[in-house]
Amino acid sequence: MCGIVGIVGKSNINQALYDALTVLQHRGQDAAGMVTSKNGRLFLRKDNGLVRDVFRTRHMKELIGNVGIGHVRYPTAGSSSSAEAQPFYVNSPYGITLAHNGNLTNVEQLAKEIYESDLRHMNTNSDSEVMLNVFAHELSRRGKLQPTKEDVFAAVSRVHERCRGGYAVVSMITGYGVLGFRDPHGIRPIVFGQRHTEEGVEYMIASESVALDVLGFKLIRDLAPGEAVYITEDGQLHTRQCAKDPVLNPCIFEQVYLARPDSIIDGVSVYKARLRMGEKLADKILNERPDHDIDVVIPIPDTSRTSALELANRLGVKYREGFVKNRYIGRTFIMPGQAARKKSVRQKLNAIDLEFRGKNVMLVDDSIVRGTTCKQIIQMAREAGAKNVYFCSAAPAVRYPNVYGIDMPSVHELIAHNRTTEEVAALIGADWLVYQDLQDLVDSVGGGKIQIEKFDCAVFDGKYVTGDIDDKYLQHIEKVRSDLALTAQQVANNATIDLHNSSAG
Ligand SMILES: O=P(O)(O)OC[C@H]1O[C@H](OP(=O)(O)OP(=O)(O)O)[C@H](O)[C@@H]1O
Ligand SMILES: NC(=O)CC[C@H](N)C(=O)O
Ligand SMILES: [Mg+2]
Repeated sequence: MCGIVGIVGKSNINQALYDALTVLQHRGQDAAGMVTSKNGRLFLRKDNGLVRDVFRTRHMKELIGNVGIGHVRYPTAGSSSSAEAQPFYVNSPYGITLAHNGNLTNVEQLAKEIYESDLRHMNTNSDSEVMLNVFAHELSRRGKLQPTKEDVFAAVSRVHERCRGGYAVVSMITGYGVLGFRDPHGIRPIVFGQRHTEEGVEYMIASESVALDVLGFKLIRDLAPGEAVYITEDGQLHTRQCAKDPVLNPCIFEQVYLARPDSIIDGVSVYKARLRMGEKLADKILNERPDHDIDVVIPIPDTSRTSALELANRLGVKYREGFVKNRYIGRTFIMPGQAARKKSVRQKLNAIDLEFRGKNVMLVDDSIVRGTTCKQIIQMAREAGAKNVYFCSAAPAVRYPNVYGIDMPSVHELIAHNRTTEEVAALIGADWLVYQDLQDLVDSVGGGKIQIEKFDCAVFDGKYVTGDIDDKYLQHIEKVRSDLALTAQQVANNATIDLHNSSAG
């Protein structure tokens, strides 16, 4: 779950790209990048770090042009080396740059094809560089000096035929336009919108509608699964369905945790979905223990706040902010490596003792994944003097890996894998643990929206919507992407000298 943005504007768009990336920062904290284009030249800056650290005034001054794309990264493939920050660039044909949110599941086969049949070179282990080369090769095969929209859409169709997995993509074809496209299952989110300026209409493509809102763009709509939008540099907007059998199976974890609550994804308000999650969870609690003795409901900031609020309302119990969050520490779950994640929970959250002393507290989180957060939080609640510590999760137990762009590659890192609710409760030290039921989560998000046929709920039920994920693949990603494997790689990365195309540091 990285953040992507593309803009076709009427004046320099570097500041707009920067602002959009800061709004999408919650989708990736490891690296940031943007590329702009003017008079056939590209200006690229990318590096590890937050948006505010990667782009200093001296870089911004050089990022000129009315068109460009940007990215914030949370790695799910390759390494966290700055060489794998995005956008990626290939010089042929035309000069193409690309930024990607998601994860390709047939990346090794594609990398082989690219080398052996397409005669292309790649310089990193990033799946996004692979995807760029597939797209570039397919566009190049059209053999045009000047690509038309038909050529561009035909190349996207070929990408859909060759690439497997989840992907939302922005790409810039130097001198021609900016393209956005979504995988045939619509797993990862992508929207586009427009704003009117004195110079004319400007367009933006982004991961989440909140980026459009904040920059004064009006949401036109989500891209449909398999669909592409192509905006030429002179401001002509074209859309086309490029997949054979598209079906909408959006990732439900976007609604649980990944997206900002003020975004609307596939017509669903994330905020409202989270309120409904709180309502359903309250009903389950009342069902399990009609005569419960909960004195106070306390959210674990930030993401669980919305559902905790509605849960407390429904239970008729006080809602209290018992934990204060350090606003300068980022999101824990998307940090690379368990040591950093563990350390960050204590740095990030501190208890207000008087909300806990002598009380039966119900702590609410949006999800329990590795258990890093809840274990420490429950201990803090006890140290603050709670009588009983109950815990509930607005999402069901996370028991299976994600292969479509969330870095949960290893079942052994998931606290609920092969464990019952009671076993997890004992492990995290809760006196009572309640998980949302999957059907209730689906109903909370679906909320009567019939156009969503089926969500990707694989982390909860182990059913992968693309239908091509087998045990062999899952064992493979566990081997290459688990925390243990990444720690070993880290040593290797530090010793690597990178060849990459960022402008001067
Ligand atoms: O069980 P775990 O492996 O700890 O993962 C789950 C936790 O991580 C996330 O919080 P995070 O700190 O990333 O972000 P937030 O501030 O948006 O809640 C999520 O909201 C849970 O609190
Ligand atoms: N989280 C993502 O969307 C990651 C994009 C891409 N797979 C990478 O690792 O850079
Ligand atoms: Mg959290």
